[in-house]
Amino acid sequence: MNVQLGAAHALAPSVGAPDLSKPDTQVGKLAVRGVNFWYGSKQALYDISLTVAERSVTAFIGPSGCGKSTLLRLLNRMNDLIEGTRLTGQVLLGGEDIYGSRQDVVNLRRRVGMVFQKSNPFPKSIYENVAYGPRVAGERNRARLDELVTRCLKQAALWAEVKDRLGASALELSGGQQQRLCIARALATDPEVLLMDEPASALDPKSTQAIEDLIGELKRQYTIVIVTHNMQQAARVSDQTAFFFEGRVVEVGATEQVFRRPREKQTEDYITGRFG
Ligand SMILES: Nc1ncnc2c1ncn2[C@@H]1O[C@H](COP(=O)(O)OP(=O)(O)OP(=O)(O)O)[C@@H](O)[C@H]1O
Repeated sequence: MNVQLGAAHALAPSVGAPDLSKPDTQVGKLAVRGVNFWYGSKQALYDISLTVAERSVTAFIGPSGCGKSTLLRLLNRMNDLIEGTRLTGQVLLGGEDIYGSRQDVVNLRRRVGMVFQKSNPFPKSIYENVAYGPRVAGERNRARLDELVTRCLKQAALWAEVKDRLGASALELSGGQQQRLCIARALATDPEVLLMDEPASALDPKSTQAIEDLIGELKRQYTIVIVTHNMQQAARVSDQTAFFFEGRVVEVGATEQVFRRPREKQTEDYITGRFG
């Protein structure tokens, strides 16, 4: 195998990291059970099952069009917004079926936040971007909002760069800063899970590093699922990796195992660059 894993310590298990040697036997924060998914008549996902441990990072990898983003969007029902889609199977959050009839979708998306590939701050001030979610949820107390905005900007490692210009437009920030602002905005609704769809693919190496460092910090408190095309990034930031191919999960396991000792030949071919 010739895959570059970056820093030598990249795959060392972190202190207190969950034991992912048997991910499918865990209850998990999130559990996907026998999921099939269709866009109209086109089936995009086939019999997907995987478990995401609390306070861990799971990476979805695989070639373009294999269903990574589709599964990610199913985890907070973003695909509900697309007409003509159909799902069978279950997605459990803390043991509760998020597609169950009693599920409040607005509350679900508060609990499961999302950060997209292209940063998409609102054309408002830095402060208002972070305060937006809590305001919509009814928070009017200025002192509490100030405190929340400060905390989330600190958590997103942006505070030092913006603390003197909270009233400036978010659109004046660099791409990397905008992406961290979007992470701060996602944190402001107090989520349990953060979904990230290629959060660093549009960023330069320094900003990418900042996002990767941030993911390492955030997993102390949040459960994170990230889609990435960058296998070295998956190896660096994740505890668990799922390799997708043509709508199926070919292999899921502890990142170190998937990269160093893949069980499936398809996984090995992909991570060694033989296809995709
Ligand atoms: N809104 C949609 N309507 C119809 N088909 C879709 C839609 N979104 C995705 N698909 C199809 O579903 C399949 C899986 O797409 P998806 O975007 O999940 O793949 P991906 O692995 O995330 O790809 P990429 O790495 O290129 O982002 C593809 O065949 C794609 O064309």
